[in-house]
Parts: sequence; C-alpha cells; structure tokens
Amino acid sequence: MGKYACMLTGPAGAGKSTLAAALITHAQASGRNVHLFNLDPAAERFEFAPSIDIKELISLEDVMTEMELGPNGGLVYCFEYLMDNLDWLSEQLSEYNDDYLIIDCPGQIELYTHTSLLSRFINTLSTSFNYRVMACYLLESNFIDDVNKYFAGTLSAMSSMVNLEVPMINVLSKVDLLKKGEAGSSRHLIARAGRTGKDLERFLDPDPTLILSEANSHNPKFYNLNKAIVQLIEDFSLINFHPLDLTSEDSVGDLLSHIDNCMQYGEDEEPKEPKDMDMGDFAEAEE
Ligand SMILES: Nc1nc2c(ncn2[C@@H]2O[C@H](COP(=O)(O)OP(=O)(O)OP(=O)(O)O)[C@@H](O)[C@H]2O)c(=O)[nH]1
Repeated sequence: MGKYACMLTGPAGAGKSTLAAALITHAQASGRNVHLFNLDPAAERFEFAPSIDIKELISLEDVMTEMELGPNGGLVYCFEYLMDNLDWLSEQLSEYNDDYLIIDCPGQIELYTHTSLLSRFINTLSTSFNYRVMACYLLESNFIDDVNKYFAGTLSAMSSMVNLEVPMINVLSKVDLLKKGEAGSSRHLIARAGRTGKDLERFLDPDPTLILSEANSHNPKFYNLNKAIVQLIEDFSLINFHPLDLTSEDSVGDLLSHIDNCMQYGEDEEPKEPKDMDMGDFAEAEE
C-alpha cells in the first residue's frame, strides 16, 4: 500500500464532516486503516475524533483574538502558519505511514477558488511527503433547485478543479432530502419546477442543450451569457456529479470505490466508471 489522502472540499454546510465520518466508518468496517485529518482551524465539534488536528497547531479563534483579524484573514494566517511549520506536519504524518487519510477542509470556498493556500498544501503533501492526493468537491442537492444556482455551483466546482490540480470527484450531497420530499426541501422545489427523475440526470451529467434551453427560458435577457457558460461547461468536459445518499450504505460504498479508483488514476490502471445511482428512486418519489 502507499500513502493516500482524500481532501473533502466544498462550501460551508455541504456535508464534508458528515461524509468524513460516514466514509471512515464504512472503510473501518471493512478492515481498512483510515484516519481523519481535520484541516479546519475553526472546527468546533467532531462526529469522529480526528487523528491529526490542525487545531493542535493553531486555532482560528486564537488567531482572530491575538492578531485582531477577521475570519477570512485569520484563516489565511492559519494556513500560512501551517506551511511555515512543516516539521509539525511531518511529525503528525509520520505516525500514519501506510494509511489512508480523509482530510476535512474548511468551508470557505475562497480557499479553493481564489487563493493558492490549499493547492500549496496539496503540493507539499504529494512532493514532500509522497502522498497520492485526490479531492471530493461537495455541493448540496439544493443546487439543482434552479438553473442559476446550478451554474454558480458548477462554476465553483470547476474553478476548484482547475485551482487544486488534483483528480476530483464532484459530489451532489444530501440526496436523501430530494427523495423524502420534505417540506421546504429542494425536493419540494423540484416538484414545483415540474422536474422528473429523468430530468435530474441531466444535472448529474450535464446535458448542455437541455440546460441552455432551461436557462434561456428563465433568463432570456442573458442569452449570450447563458450560452457562454454552457459552452464553458461543455468545453471543459470536466463536470459531472456523483449523487450521495448517506442513508444508504451502498451509496457510501459506491463513493468509496469511486475514490479508490480516482486515487489509482495514472498509477496502474484507468479509473472504472462509477456506478450511478438508480434514478428510478427520484421518478418514484415524484409520483
Ligand atoms: N439530510 C441530510 N443532512 C445532512 C447530510 N450531510 C450533512 N447533513 C447535515 O448538514 C449540516 C452540515 O453538515 P456538515 O457535515 O457539518 O457540513 P460541513 O460541510 O462539514 O460544514 P462546514 O464545516 O461548516 O464547512 C449538518 O446539520 C448535517 O447533519 C445528508 O447527507 N443528508
């Protein structure tokens, strides 16, 4: 075995910590050595005790008080401090040599899209510590509520992929809310929008023509902008979403094998196609 790290990234509240706990529980149940690395200096409580915790080196709260910085400046300070204290990182990592790390990242998307802080950290993990690194970018299922939100989410995922420069799986999290149709949930909104289970497939693996026609019917004024965004999504061919339903062990297992395949990419075999979720679930819930 080698050294593997999976970074869980995505906006605040997307479900990174919950997914980290689910992945670790699932992997440990099948006898694998998987550990949680908390990379969020502001994390307050853990569903799963981290084996490595950046808060043992520096905490956002202390930085904000002592340096009189706001949350964003404080976060930048914490990451720079981490990069200046690689001996701490080295000591922590030395305990987990042949293990798999799940790295729970902060929810400020600026870290993934606007700054090089996280990509520098990833680069250090792979070049100085020989880790094979990949990332999951989580977006909540309510991002498919309307096409404008979907564009915003897709562009943020794409920008992270370009910025972090590691193999990345885009995950549509909290899919259980879509199926349950809880009042006020995205499932409710999808019903109002008249979407069917079949329609949702085009958001998981974007169909440019259909998405463009929906965008134009919502915002005909922005025809050229809609066209340019859809063209960008199509040209990059990078975006598709893996639906994640944490209420299903199979769904967690599927994502874990998808992560394994992605980690192996370029090592000794081509990644296998992920098994998609049965979209019939959505169609049934619709009725
Ligand atoms: N229904 C449902 N709720 C979820 C799921 N995953 C997470 N949640 C809830 O969403 C909220 C945020 O989840 P977290 O795992 O803390 O999200 P996070 O991305 O780590 O959040 P930050 O640390 O703020 O970036 C919590 O209340 C979770 O219980 C899911 O799959 N389904």
